[in-house]
Amino acid sequence: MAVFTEVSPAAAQALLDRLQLGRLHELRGIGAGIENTNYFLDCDGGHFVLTLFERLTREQLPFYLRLVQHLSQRGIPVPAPKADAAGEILFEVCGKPAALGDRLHGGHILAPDVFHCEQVGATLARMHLAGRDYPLHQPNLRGLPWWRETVPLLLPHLSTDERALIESELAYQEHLAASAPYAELLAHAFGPVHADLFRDNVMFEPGEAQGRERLTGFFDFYFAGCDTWLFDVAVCLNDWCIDLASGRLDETRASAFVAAYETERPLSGTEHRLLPALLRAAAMRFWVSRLFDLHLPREAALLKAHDPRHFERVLRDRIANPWHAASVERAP
Ligand SMILES: Nc1ncnc2c1ncn2[C@@H]1O[C@H](COP(=O)(O)OP(=O)(O)O)[C@@H](O)[C@H]1O
Ligand SMILES: N[C@@H](CCOP(=O)(O)O)C(=O)O
Repeated sequence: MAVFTEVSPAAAQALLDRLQLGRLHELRGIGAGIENTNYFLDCDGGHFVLTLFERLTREQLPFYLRLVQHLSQRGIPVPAPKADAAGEILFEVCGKPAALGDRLHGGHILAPDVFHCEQVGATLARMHLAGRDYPLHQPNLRGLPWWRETVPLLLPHLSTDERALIESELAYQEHLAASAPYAELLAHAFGPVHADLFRDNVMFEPGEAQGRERLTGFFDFYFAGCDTWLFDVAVCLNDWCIDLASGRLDETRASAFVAAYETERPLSGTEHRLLPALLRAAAMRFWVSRLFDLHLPREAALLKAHDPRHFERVLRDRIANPWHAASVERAP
């Protein structure tokens, strides 16, 4: 149950008054979610999701909320935060930082097919292009510098095999990050990324037939940061285009994902060449964070640890079976 803070109708109405959204009709706690308190909120002004931030502070939130606002203003389907007359989008409800975002229609697709992957791929590319002029900067807080400081803390908790893998992958990723091709990505294919665009962070509304559902939006941008766009592509491939049991890439879905992405933003030749390395980086990122949540849980953490072994399997597979997407045309 993800209602960590009870919000009374009176507290919700006070926010609606400030936002001039009329009278509250219904306030319903959302059970899913592990980080924040979320409510579905219906009022004269429409259908929204009220989020009370349980972990992120007022200082940290503007990067995420302004990014979603920026993307929404450029036509990307994301839950635009509502602003008051002064343009403020971050409020306080029950003593917690809070925001009211548009409610996306539909639900999650937990067994995606090619058609779903194509929609996510094309929308992801449009999102990357729309983020190019976003003025705020924050690094990906779960990137290489975080692995560098976290891996030594994990080592005492790992088996010999796990230790060997995590240390050799960290060394490989250090080498990659110092390479000239990677510097090219930082210079030419870099910007705000979602960085956690898994199946449970995208909504689809029902279509007439299975597989015909239409993407209604991306949400949960609270791991977003500035990183290579290819890292975001790799995070998606490792979740949307795999066989969950084995961790192996499903080549049909993965090829469709990349082809759809490239209809909006063709990958450069360097990006194509680095894709296998970035697939490894994306697997490493979630293996490290899942190990961290399992072995070193934060005090009073609300998080329920996901199984790290899944991303260990994914990482071993990406090392053993490097995957390149077919490319229509290889730019230099
Ligand atoms: N803008 C939105 N529109 C529709 N549903 C949403 C929206 N934001 C969150 N939800 C619902 O709330 C659930 C929890 O949200 P999530 O952001 O994953 O929470 P947490 O940050 O606590 O992990 C989602 O699975 C989804 O069902
Ligand atoms: N997608 C990550 C966990 C991030 O948590 P979220 O539910 O807030 O997206 C993982 O699978 O490890």
